[in-house]
Amino acid sequence: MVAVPALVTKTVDRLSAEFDKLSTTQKYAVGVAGGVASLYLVGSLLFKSSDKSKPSTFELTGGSIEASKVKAEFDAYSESYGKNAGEGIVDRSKTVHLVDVFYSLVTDIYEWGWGQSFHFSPRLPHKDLRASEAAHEARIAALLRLRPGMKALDCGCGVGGPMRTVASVSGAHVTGITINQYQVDRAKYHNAKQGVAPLTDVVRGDFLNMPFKECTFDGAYAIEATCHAPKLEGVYGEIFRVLKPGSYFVSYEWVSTHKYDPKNTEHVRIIDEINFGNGLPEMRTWKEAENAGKNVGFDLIMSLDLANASVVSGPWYERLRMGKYTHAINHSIVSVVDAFGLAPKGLKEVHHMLVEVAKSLIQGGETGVFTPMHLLLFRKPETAQ
Ligand SMILES: C=C(CC[C@@H](C)[C@H]1CC[C@H]2C3=CC[C@H]4[C@H](C)[C@@H](O)CC[C@]4(C)[C@H]3CC[C@]12C)C(C)C
Ligand SMILES: C[S@@+](CC[C@H](N)C(=O)[O-])C[C@H]1O[C@@H](n2cnc3c(N)ncnc32)[C@H](O)[C@@H]1O
Repeated sequence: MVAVPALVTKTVDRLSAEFDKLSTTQKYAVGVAGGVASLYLVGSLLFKSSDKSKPSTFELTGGSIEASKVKAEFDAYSESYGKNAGEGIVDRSKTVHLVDVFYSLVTDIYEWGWGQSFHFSPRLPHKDLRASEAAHEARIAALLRLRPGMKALDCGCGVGGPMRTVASVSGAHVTGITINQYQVDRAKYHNAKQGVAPLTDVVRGDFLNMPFKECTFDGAYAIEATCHAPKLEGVYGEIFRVLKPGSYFVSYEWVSTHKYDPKNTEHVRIIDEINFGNGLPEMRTWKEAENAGKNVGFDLIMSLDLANASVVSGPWYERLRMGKYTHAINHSIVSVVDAFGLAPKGLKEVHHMLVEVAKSLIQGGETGVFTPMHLLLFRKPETAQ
């Protein structure tokens, strides 16, 4: 306890003594060098990340959208949501395009302020955020019974955080599909940098019409992604088609729970805000999600809300609740960067949307009307084609 301050004081004293011995010119030179070094350090910390693993505050972009068009695209996105309670995206035929725009707008901010896995996780006792996140992802590999030599599909893969965990814990090859080209580029970059490129592939495509042949994969999963489909049967049907008979599909679904009451205006407001701030066309009930899988031919093996599955795990929304001061600070930072013209115009508004949706998600969790992790495990029957 005493040794460290004593050592520090001694070193400072010795340095000051050495400094006193220098001539005025030498003192001046040391001052200038120190100043330049500090500026360089602060500048490199603030302006540039040492590599491209995470964008710095000054590197936030509009993804695949040109900087000059970010504001207009965000305005068009905002206007696509109806004003009536429970309405969601008015013209559902535009959903896929709007979701692509949404991910161009948010991907850098997500990576900057959350990480490379765009999902929630129950907080495991005595484990940190990253360990809890990895465990949530590794559960997928176990449920799908993946092993080396198998081929798995990650439906809506984001920038590939989960795919890197699933491929590395199982040894299986994982192909990810995302609608957003910017995410494809980011995912490929991270896969190469983290040494998992040989076990992964990433393609841009619509999960409602996938560029894969029938019966290609030994397993498929979707983490908090199929909620973007204009119709759940559309994406589940495609997954059914590309799976080999007898193999499994697991999804962590965003759904309303049995506590949601469509006649309760507060519940409806929370869900409407969640839809808008997360690029969802509408919210499905957990029962609708179960039925969608059965309707396309799957056998339902397991249906379980992981938000309530363990009494010892912390709630999934705790990370957002703990982060609320950080979100406010982040908003000031983004506003300053915006004021100096160092971020695309419109990114401040996108960030504001995220600050607000964080509050709605917390309310969805606290009231228990919403879960981002209803686990659905389906199996394609052996007899299916
Ligand atoms: C599955 C989806 C995304 C889930 C989460 C990964 C994201 C949902 C809300 C996001 C965030 C909210 C607040 C942001 C904060 C204001 C900012 O400063 C830093 C990033 C946030 C924490 C951001 C991070 C990702 C989320 C938690 C949906 C889209 C289906
Ligand atoms: C919230 S992110 C989750 C990403 C990833 N599963 C994870 O947990 O990190 C949702 C993903 O679904 C993808 N997605 C949404 N609609 C899609 C569509 N029609 N076709 C392909 N991908 C889609 C998005 O591009 C995004 O990558």
